[in-house]
Amino acid sequence: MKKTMGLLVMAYGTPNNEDEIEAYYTHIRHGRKPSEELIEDLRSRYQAIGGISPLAETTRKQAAALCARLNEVQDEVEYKLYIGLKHIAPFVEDAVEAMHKDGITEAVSIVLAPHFSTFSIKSYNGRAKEKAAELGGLTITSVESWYKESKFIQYWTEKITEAFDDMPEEERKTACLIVSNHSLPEKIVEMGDPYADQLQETADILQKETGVEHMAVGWQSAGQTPEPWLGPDVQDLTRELYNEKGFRSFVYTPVGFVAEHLEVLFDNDYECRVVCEELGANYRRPAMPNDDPLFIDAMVDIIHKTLSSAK
Ligand SMILES: CC1=C(CCC(=O)O)c2cc3nc(cc4[nH]c(cc5[nH]c(cc1n2)c(C)c5CCC(=O)O)c(CCC(=O)O)c4C)C(CCC(=O)O)=C3C
Ligand SMILES: [Fe+2]
Repeated sequence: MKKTMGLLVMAYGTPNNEDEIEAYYTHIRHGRKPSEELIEDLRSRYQAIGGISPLAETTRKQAAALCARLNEVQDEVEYKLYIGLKHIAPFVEDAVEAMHKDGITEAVSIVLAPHFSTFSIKSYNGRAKEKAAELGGLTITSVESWYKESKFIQYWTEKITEAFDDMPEEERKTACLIVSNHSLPEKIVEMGDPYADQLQETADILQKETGVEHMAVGWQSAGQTPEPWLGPDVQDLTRELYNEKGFRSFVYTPVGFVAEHLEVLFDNDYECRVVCEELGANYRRPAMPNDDPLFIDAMVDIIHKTLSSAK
């Protein structure tokens, strides 16, 4: 008989409707209720991308595709899917509790974000393991990062190559690739967090694989707090590359994200596009991985590697 194993897929989570925005934002702020002004600002950004984010649906599709593919490619283990979210129900803890209730004793967890940070991956896996320890009898093996997976790199290599191939010769000469991730407070670097290095490494690998001549690394979607956040911000970076380096076309690849959600649809497709229009530069942004089979297979590969090295 096949052994059953829990597949815990964790993701950020998004409000399912407008009424959930306040509670969601409060959770992101560790329980501190945001001001009316902040809520209104977030509400208007969701409005601008069509009311709510497609993220909830995309997360479900990615998780379902991953589970189906894991079950298709081998026949020793039957994976059973559980989705746990960071900031909205079903929370990470809810998913662990459901696994426990179903009698699952072994599980593997993966976060739908490729780069490790104490603020992101570590906190997801920490919450899952803490809940499992509290309930007892459930062991979770966690994927810690997967930005170097060959199929993940291949996905972006193909997309970047297509974007540059799509350009008229003239445009290509002054085009620059911008590789970005969600900004985090700068203090993480002093804390020894590998997050910033992992983005630089991803960008270097992608430049080498694609042969794209001009590439810059940037950060986006920083929080509104007085402390310094990792920079340069992609919008400032765009202006600098235009004004000081003479670039006239920009290809945005927010490789730290895996879906078309608020940060991409608003922070890139609206804010960065506005900067490009203002400057008179071309804006290009290849499709995000979503449930692309190559991307799903990258996660299959890292799960297999993680489980075999944990044995
Ligand atoms: C590292 C990281 C990732 C990537 C890794 C991962 O995926 O885990 C990520 C992803 C996401 N972040 C998201 C949404 C938001 N993040 C916020 C605020 C914050 N994020 C932070 C960190 C991250 N966030 C931090 C340190 C804050 C500031 C908190 C504070 O105030 O101290 C806020 C508040 C308002 C604002 O700042 O915009 C929102 C609405 C969505 C869902 C989008 C949708 O709904 O489509 C996604 C995928
Ligand atoms: Fe966020």
